[in-house]
Amino acid sequence: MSELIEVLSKEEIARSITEVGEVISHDYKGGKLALVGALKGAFIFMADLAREITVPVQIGFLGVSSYGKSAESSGTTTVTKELDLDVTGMDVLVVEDIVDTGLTLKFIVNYLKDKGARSVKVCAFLDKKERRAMDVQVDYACHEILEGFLVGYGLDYAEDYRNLPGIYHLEM
Ligand SMILES: O=P(O)(O)OC[C@H]1O[C@H](OP(=O)(O)OP(=O)(O)O)[C@H](O)[C@@H]1O
Ligand SMILES: Nc1nc2[nH]cnc2c(=O)[nH]1
Repeated sequence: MSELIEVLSKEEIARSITEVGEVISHDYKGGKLALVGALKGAFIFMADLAREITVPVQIGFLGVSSYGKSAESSGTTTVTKELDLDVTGMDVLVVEDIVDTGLTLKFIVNYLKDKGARSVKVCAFLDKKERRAMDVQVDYACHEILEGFLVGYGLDYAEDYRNLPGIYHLEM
């Protein structure tokens, strides 16, 4: 039997996104942003973050998968859905639910540079450094988490739990 232990409540999540949205709006003041969400995990965070940013944004999604039905990275990232926004010459902010080993993020940043983005920065809801294996930069993070496998608020385990409103530690 697996057990869920709450790590972040719905209210804590909302507060942190408002704060990060203010910082991003300040940093990009006078500009325009392309928000690129990494599917599937970032679908809820994207919707909440976008509404806390006050500079004009365009929204795109890129489907990527590194995990499948496991709590361990497969070691390779596959594109499950091509980016649906032209980011040529744009300032892009990658919107990720979690950065863990960094493999997926490294792939996304390279992908966006290849597509001609002018700049690429990263906003992660969770920055989990325990298993970091790649040299990646997280420019904005709502929460730093030390360890464990997390679910809820978009994050899954074998496609379950994405709709939970909080973040939970999955004890297996
Ligand atoms: O830093 P990493 O170790 O690469 O892990 C982070 C990635 O893992 C999850 O994606 P997953 O492959 O599970 O796909 P999903 O978003 O469809 O759940 C999550 O959404 C991140 O994109
Ligand atoms: N659901 C989930 N996906 C991840 N992908 C990388 N790390 C994690 C994690 O802790 N939880």
